[in-house]
Amino acid sequence: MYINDVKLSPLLVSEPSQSYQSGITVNRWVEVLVDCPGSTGLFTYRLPAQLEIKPGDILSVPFGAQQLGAIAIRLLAQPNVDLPPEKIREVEDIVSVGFFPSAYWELLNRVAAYYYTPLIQVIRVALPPGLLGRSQRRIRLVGGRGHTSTALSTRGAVGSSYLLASPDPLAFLTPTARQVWELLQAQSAGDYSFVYLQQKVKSAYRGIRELLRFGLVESYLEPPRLTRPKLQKAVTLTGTIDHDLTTRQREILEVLRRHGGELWQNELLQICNASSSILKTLTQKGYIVIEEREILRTEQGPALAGDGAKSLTVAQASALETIQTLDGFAEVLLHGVTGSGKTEVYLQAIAPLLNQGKSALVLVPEIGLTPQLTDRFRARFGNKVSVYHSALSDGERYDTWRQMLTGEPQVVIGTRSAVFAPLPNLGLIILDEEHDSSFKQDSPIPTYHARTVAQWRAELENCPLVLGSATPSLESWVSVGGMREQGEMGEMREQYPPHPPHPPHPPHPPHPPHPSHYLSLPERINSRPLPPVEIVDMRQELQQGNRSIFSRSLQEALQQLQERKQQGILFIHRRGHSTFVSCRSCGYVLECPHCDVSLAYHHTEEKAPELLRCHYCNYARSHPKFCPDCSSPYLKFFGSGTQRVTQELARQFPELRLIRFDSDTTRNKGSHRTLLTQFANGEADLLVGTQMLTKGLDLPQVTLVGVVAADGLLNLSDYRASERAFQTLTQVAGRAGRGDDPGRVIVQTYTTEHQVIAAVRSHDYYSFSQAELEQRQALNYPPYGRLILLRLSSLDPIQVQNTAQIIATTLSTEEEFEILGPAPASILRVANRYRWQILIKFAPDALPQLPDWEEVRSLCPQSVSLTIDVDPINIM
Ligand SMILES: Nc1ncnc2c1ncn2[C@@H]1O[C@H](COP(=O)(O)OP(=O)(O)OP(=O)(O)O)[C@@H](O)[C@H]1O
Ligand SMILES: [Zn+2]
Ligand SMILES: [Zn+2]
Repeated sequence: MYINDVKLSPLLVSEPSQSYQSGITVNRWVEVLVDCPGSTGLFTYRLPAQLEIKPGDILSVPFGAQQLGAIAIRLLAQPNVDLPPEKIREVEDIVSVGFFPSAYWELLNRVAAYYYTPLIQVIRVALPPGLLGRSQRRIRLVGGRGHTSTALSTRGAVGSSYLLASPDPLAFLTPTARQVWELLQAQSAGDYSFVYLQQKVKSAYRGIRELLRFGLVESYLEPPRLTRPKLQKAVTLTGTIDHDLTTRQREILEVLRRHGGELWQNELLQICNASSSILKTLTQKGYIVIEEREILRTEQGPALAGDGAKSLTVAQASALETIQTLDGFAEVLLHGVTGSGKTEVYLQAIAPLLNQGKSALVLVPEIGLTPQLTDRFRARFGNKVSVYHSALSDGERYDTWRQMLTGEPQVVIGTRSAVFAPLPNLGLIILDEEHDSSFKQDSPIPTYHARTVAQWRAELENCPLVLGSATPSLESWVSVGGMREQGEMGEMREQYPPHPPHPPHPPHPPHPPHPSHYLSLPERINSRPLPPVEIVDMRQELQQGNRSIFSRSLQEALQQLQERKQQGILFIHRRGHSTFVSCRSCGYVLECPHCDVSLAYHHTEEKAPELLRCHYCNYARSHPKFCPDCSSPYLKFFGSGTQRVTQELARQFPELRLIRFDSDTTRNKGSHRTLLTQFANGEADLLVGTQMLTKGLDLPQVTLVGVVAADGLLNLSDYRASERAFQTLTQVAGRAGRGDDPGRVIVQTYTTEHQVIAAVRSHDYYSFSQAELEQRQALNYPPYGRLILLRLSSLDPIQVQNTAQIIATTLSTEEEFEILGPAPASILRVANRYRWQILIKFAPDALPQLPDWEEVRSLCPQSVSLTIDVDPINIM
């Protein structure tokens, strides 16, 4: 819900907007979403004669024996249920009109339409759980107690002329209305809950409706009270460190001291990997005090020292200037190399907005991974910053929502679902690391992309959208590049690349032209160079007798870390079961003869044959024993996880202090921050991890970045594999040399000749995107063609396969689109469900008559479920 007028108290105050003049109303039925846990469908109600309802209004309806909150979804001329009309129950009342401001309601409807998702499901993504259920409807006197005459005369209520002459100004009210009125007058604040009035007065709702109509009372939703302030144990350092302590105890006090003498108990224990018994001892010795403190359930970071605006580099200043001159909707691509200071541009673009009473929305890939970014925002804007993401508890999410509804200018940082954050008065939307695939939801429906939704939202709210990245998605690149062709490009591009650019020539921008700007930050802060990237050919290492997973170059660099008191990052690409097969002697990769993708290795069960399969056309072959190219027996599928690498490191470099940073070690809340803090404090020499390392880490003391095997990234069986590989490798390389010491990157691979490797080596986004776009265009893949993926799954392997076949056959009679598949998903069975998929490819400009989804659904037996993934990112 929004509040258009910021001076209003928390939730919107409203009255039913009724029009008694309107003669015939055609739509006398309404479908509603009932706010009841577990209820999913729409319910149909009858509209009482005097109520006028708009979609998006909040209603109260009878549901079983209860009165529940509901959202009006759709008005109907005829009831669409199999019930005699007289059996259909009536809407009781309108609780709140305009709950969804029209731009927001339009946004939800667009999402529903584009992603073929029932509106309810979209509302569920957008609203915090149980918003209506937990809120309470209240009734209060307009203008407080004793304001009868003002209320009546200013409202111009019906019958007011009669009223003035009458000794009893309320004689016209029915007895029920009068009873309610008197109850309210008797209460000091003139305000009661609806439920209370219902208990006190028989059929109170009728009286209330009447009072509402005369403008004597108003109805509002009060947000639920916090059940109980949440308390948490805080540890405070009290004594100076003395000699009656064990090393371990001293260590803990030292950590506490380094954190300013105060930490939450759970944080302290986590950092020190200690148990609470040791804290008990320290308490008894008088070194620390542990006490319960109240914490607000909005996620708060540690208190931070304030931070002022930095003086900008020329490129930053020029980017900021463009952003600040934008008036209304525009799409801006802020293309800045790693470490070029994009965040500072965001911060300075937001600051003046807050002073104008506007708010900003900042979307990031995964909040847990970017405590640094949140900290920077907090250091600049203090408690105006709140964090909103799906890992919040219901309570936290609810509180954050309420915070937004106050209408105070603020900054919300969140992951993809925060694109729906109900911030009033939006002045700017930012998507940081806009290329990141976590902005896309694969399931459940709606399978939305936060970037697409953000574009609509910015357009509807008429504010700019800034997309920031060192490695822009080709979608954004082309979307903004289309404008460049029309000559709106500044001179920035000429200065950007080390290699002269060959701008790609997208013939049809896939999106309709809209105001867009390409802004470039071509250099790192303080003109620090991008780190040189050394490519190591692992085939040669093997030939020369090095069987270790570390090349000699990387071994040497790891050896030097401790000597030079520097830190390093070791990146491992680990991705589930889906891996490609390549020859360790010659680098040959097994590919599909019909499609331009590598075959994926499949091994479902112990004794099942090892199969290689194409995910696009379903071509399959058995796993050969020898390399088809050089007959080497070292034909292996790839996949060396962090665990294997850390074991190997421990064996070869026993001295090296490691922190493992992957989904296994970061499962607990706050563990990302803890591990990164440890690393930043110099408690380890090497951070070993997966994808998580690539996202926005800014650690000046990191000089070495190693990539154990780039091949896992290069040869994924997906048309986006190259783009993703380029982005990931460039991002991870970008973590090196951000401080005073120069950085160095070592990438190990069996395919040194791959075009992605060449582009990563020369930090050359331009050549890469040009080559990649040519291929996409030739095969009509995004951003030139559009895709829709049908995901089918069932417990029954035969039935799902047959259904997939039937749907594909039915669809292939249509000419407007190309059907690829059906093919099994790369992990055929997940949680006992067998999964098949069909890819539909079509041209975006001549939008074809898309399949009738209802018809497609009707081809699925009950045991087979179907998900329509629009613009899929993961076709695995
Ligand atoms: N104008 C400036 N003067 C001095 N330091 C700056 C300035 N702008 C940014 N910095 C610092 O430069 C570093 C890199 O900035 P930042 O992390 O914003 O880069 P980035 O472009 O987001 O990089 P990446 O894409 O790799 O995450 C940060 O430590 C930041 O505080
Ligand atoms: Zn070979
Ligand atoms: Zn194929």
